[in-house]
Order: sequence, then C-alpha cells, then structure tokens
Amino acid sequence: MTDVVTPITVTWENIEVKTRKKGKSLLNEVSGLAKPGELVALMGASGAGKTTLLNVLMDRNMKGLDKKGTVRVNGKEIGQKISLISGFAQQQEIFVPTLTVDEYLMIQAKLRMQANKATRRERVDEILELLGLEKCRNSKIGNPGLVKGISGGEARRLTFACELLSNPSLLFADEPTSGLDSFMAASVVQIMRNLANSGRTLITIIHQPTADLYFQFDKIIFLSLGQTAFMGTPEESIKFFTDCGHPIPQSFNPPEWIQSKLSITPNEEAESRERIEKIIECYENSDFTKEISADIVHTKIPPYIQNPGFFTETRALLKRAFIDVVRSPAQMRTKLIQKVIMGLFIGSLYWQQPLDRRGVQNTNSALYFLIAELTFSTMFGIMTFMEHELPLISREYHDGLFYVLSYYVSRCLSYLPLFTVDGALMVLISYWMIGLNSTWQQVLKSILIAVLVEQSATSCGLFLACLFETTSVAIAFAVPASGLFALLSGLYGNTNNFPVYIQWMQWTSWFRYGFEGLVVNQWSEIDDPKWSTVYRDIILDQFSFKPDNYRLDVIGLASIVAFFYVAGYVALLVRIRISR
Ligand SMILES: Nc1ncnc2c1ncn2[C@@H]1O[C@H](COP(=O)(O)OP(=O)(O)OP(=O)(O)O)[C@@H](O)[C@H]1O
Repeated sequence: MTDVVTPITVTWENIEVKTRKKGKSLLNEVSGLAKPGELVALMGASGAGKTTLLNVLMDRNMKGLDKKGTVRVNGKEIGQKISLISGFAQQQEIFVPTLTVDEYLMIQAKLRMQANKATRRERVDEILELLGLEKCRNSKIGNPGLVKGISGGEARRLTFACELLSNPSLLFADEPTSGLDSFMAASVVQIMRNLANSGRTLITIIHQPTADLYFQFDKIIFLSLGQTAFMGTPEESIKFFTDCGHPIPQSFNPPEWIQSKLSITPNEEAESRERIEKIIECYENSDFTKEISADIVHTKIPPYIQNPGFFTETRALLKRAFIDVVRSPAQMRTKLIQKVIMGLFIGSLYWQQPLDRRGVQNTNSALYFLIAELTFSTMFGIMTFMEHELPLISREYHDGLFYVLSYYVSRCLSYLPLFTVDGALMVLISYWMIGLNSTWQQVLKSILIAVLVEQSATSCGLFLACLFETTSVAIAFAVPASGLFALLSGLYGNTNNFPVYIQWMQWTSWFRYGFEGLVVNQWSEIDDPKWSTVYRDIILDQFSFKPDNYRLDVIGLASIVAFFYVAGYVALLVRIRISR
C-alpha cells in the first residue's frame, strides 16, 4: 500500500468503565497510546477487559455502560466520528454469502470510495493482490456451515480488504488470528505488520500468539482485572516481568507465560489477585507510564469518510441485493414453484365452476383462498431475511457507508419483482381453470388486486421483521395479526353485521379490500345473456360489498402498503441507530 496516510496517534487516559445497573467495574484507570506506524497488541486473559477497551476506543457497543476518561485522536476528542476515519476488522465476518469476493469488494469500493470506476477497479485489484486474495476473487463468499465458500483465512483477509478500501490511517481488529491455523495466523499478522510499516496505526486484540508472532508487534498492552498491567515493546515485556520477579523460563512461550501470571488460577484466587496487583503496581511505578502523557500529538485529523450520496449508494446496494435475490435459488425457485403448484391446486379444486348458487359460492371461496395464499406464505417468507442481514447493515451504517433509507429502498426494490410476479402467476394459472370471467379488463384488475395484496403482506412482514429482534418473535405477532385481518375479510361474517366497535377494523385489513376487489370485479360483468345486475347485487349483499367499491379497494390496499413500508423504515431506523 503505497498511498499516503495521515499519521494518527490515539491516546486514552484514565478510562473507567462501569456497568450502569450494578456498578461493576470493567476498566479502571486505564491509559495508553498508539502511535503512527505502530502495531499494537491488546492481550490478557479472558474477561481482562480487552474488548471493553477496544469498544471504548471506537465508541461502540457501550449500551448499559458508564464511561469516564478521554480518548483522543491526534489530541482531539472526536467521539463516534472515529468510525469515519478508521477501519474495524471484526472477529465475526459477516458478508453477503451469495456474492463473489470480487463483486463484494467492488460494491464495497463504491460505498467507501469517492472515485471513478477505473480507480475503484485498480484499488480492488491492488488490495486483492496485497492480501493474497487473487486466487479466490471469483469464488462465492459462502456461509460457514451453510453454503460452501471461501476458507476461514480468506474470510479474515476479506474483512481487512473491505476496511482498506477507504485507505484508513487507523485500523482496529478483534482477534484477527483466532480460529486460524498457525500459517494463516502468521500471514494475517504479516499483513498487519505491512500496514503498520506503511505508516498506519493498528490496534488489535490478540489471543495467545506464538513467540514469533509476539515479536512482530511494536507494542504490547497487557490488561488484567480491568487495569493495564504492562505497556511496552515485546522485548521490554520480558525485562519488565523479570524485574517484577517473574522471569520467563527459556522453554516457555513469553506471551503464554506472562498471561498465566496475569490470570486468576483456579483454587488460588487470593494468591493470584495478590500477584496480579503487585505486577500492576510495579507497572504503575515504572517509566513505561510516562510515555503516555509525553507523547500526545496535536496534528490534523484525516478527512472523515464521505457518504457517497443517496442515489449512488442505493444503486450499489440494489445491485448487491439483486444479485443476492437472484443467487438465492432456494428462495426464488421455492417461491415460484410453490405458487405454480398452488395455482394448479386451486384451479383443480374449483375447476370450471358453473353459474349457479353452488358455483357462485365456490367461486367466492376460490377468490378468498387466493387472497389467503397471497398473504401467508409471503408474509412469513419475507420475515426471515432481516435477522441474518441486520448485523451487516448495522455495521456498515455505523461505518458511515450509507443512509438507512438507501438500504431500505434498495432491499424493498430487490424483493419487489419476486414478491409480485409469483402471486400474479398463481392468479393467472388458476384464472381460466376456475372459469373466472375473463375480459382483459377483469384479468388485469384481478392481477392488480393480487399484486397489492401480496405487497400488503410483504410490507407488513417487513415491518414486523424490522420491529422485532428475532424472526420467532415476529412470527409470534404475525400469526394472530394475520388471523385477525383474515377474520375481517367479510367471508366469515357480513361486514355490516360486525359489532359497531369492531366494524372500523375491517378498513385496516387487506383481506377485506382484496376480497371485495376480487368479488366485485368477478361479478360486475359476466359473459352470459341471462346475467343481470340483480344477481350481482344479491351476491355482493351477502358480504355487504358495494358494486362500485373496486377503486376504494385499490386505494385501501395501496394505503396499507404505503403505511407498512413507512412503518418498517421507521422501525429499522430506530433499531439500527440504537445498535451501535
Ligand atoms: N455490557 C456489559 N455488561 C456487563 N458486564 C460486561 C459487559 N461487557 C463486558 N462485561 C464484563 O466485563 C468483563 C470484561 O469483558 P471483556 O469482553 O472486555 O473481556 P475480554 O478481555 O475481551 O475477554 P475475552 O477474551 O473472553 O473476550 C467480563 O467479565 C465481562 O463479563
């Protein structure tokens, strides 16, 4: 990476973190610094406070915690804006599994870089080469355990690749080597080493490195019991622990030995605490702590990442979402096959209904069945997506890559074709089989109602998925809600006979509008010389439907669609905003 980077010094002073409810201390008077060109390792036993410190530095995941102390970037407190000048390679890789490595990076480049396509292409190629990802550039990313894709090491490097696109001068990483074999771990550390050599500041949590890797770092920070137990070079750490009365035996891996001295040994809690406290005291009285206040630099902050703008980001996200929908064959095929089968089934069940009392009753039942089928499978189908996607969206949003609205619009548009065509197909297949009246106007009007009903179910499902944290909770609400809407359709009771205090609710049900729309459309005009509007009115009167209500039904359905799409956006916005 030959790009010029703005040197960044991060300092943190007297950081104290407590849980808001119980007042449990997670970090106590922690201070330190990371300078340009430094590769800094945060180490310590499990529960020592490494993740908490990293979160404090990045001003993320601080829900339920109270923080004191200051974090400065080049001498200035910039709070959450630190995300706009830094990259964060998280431990848990989350990508879009259906995309290839190259496609994913090109879309990320569009979101993260203010540059033309040729420059973005060049940059992606450069990063692919730098991180050794060229071999797998055309492989699908996949999802470990679900969809076969790139290896764990490649996924880890892809995380870095995304973060490097915007050329940040400051990079955070959370256990980038854990779960990798020693060769892969070494290659990831080498990449970080190269990035630091190019002038960047890197702060990473590292878990049990080998001795070789340990000495690749410029600075090691050991935390224990929420306090700094040591900060200095790897070589200094060995001298410090020797001076402290814990010389490292020749045959031991230094980081492992040091960590064991800073951990609570089972059944020896009091002795362990005493030992750790002595080490911390030793550190606090040492010269290492003096470096912190001496080294605060006041230089300019690099420019914040600029949001690429609503249209650019919506286009990029739409492309990503479309590829995802098209490459999710299970979802596409299952949905289409299901609707074709249901169309054939409804058509066969209500095959060529005659124009008599029973035939009319059966036709109405068939029309209701179409509405129900357009609702249930659609609503429950769409609800499953949000749970998997939210962590990625939340992360990207807080990295300043896009507005929530851009994501929402692109996701809704990406589902639009699939969640309209299948329903229309089902209606068309069953239409002539049932023997519904088939002037082209009636066919088109039926399709319009079908599309709007399916969109009502889609938007309502989307709203619930945005509102609730898990699909199971969303479904727990959706089942009774859709049952209630179905009851208000008019099929289960004449809508005028509902008690007055419930009657108004029918106007919130897409079953009501959809069913009326289809029934009115069917019986308004029949290709039979014996047919008269008297018959039509008798049929409609069973439900208290009105012959000229078709337009009202379309408006009602469109309003429901609009309402749920807007409500879904608000729910998503709130959820993502509070998820930092
Ligand atoms: N939001 C929170 N509410 C309550 N306790 C918390 C919270 N976050 C962290 N802790 C507690 O604070 C301590 C330090 O947690 P932290 O995740 O920072 O440790 P760590 O050093 O990163 O450990 P590990 O290596 O296991 O991830 C732990 O005892 C943890 O249970």
